[in-house]
Amino acid sequence: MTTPSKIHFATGNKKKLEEVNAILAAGAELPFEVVAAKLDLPELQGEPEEISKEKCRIAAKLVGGAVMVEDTSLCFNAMHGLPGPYIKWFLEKLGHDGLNRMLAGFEDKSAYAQCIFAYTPGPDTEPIVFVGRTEGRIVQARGPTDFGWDPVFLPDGFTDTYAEMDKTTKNTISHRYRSLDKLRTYLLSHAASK
Ligand SMILES: O=P(O)(O)OP(=O)(O)OP(=O)(O)OC[C@H]1O[C@@H](n2cnc3c(O)ncnc32)[C@H](O)[C@@H]1O
Ligand SMILES: [Mg+2]
Repeated sequence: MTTPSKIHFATGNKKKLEEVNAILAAGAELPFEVVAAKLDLPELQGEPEEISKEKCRIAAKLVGGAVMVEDTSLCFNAMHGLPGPYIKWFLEKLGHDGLNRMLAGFEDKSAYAQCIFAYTPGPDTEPIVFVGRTEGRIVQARGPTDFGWDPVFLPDGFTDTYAEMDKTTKNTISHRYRSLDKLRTYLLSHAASK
């Protein structure tokens, strides 16, 4: 289906919105407009891809048009992927130190950040998903504390946590960048030819 001229990015998280805007602004000019829709979307349960798809269906009904949403997971390998999509509650209840303590009994501190964008051109079309992952490990909190679990995630190949690194660096290696880049490629390839 042809990419519409206007797509809503539905989220209740302003840091996500900032990163999405920065990632899109750093690329080539787009033949469509991405506009923010501040929605308080439900925290669903299940497999990450299904959560993103269902979030997208709900948002498309609310907005009545083309929508993209994303759901982010932080997955501990020692815990077979948990907390995963439930990281929001773990972070809220346990804090950065608690996330480290969860892994105290395990030698394996490796983890991956996963972002799944879901997109639909409208409420009557089944959403499609784009998965982006960044591998790393969980460390004691370092850096500014203004965005979620950024201070405890050290991406592989870096000495700075997500929180310590420049925004521009995070936005070229992050889980969010990787999934959004796939969605952007999809949307561009389906844009009406000029
Ligand atoms: O309205 P939505 O888009 O759902 O926004 P949310 O804040 O509820 O986000 P999620 O449901 O995807 O939950 C993911 C949790 O992980 C946090 N988070 C998401 N992306 C992050 C990132 O890049 N770095 C650090 N924390 C992040 C976020 O603040 C939440 O606590
Ligand atoms: Mg949410």
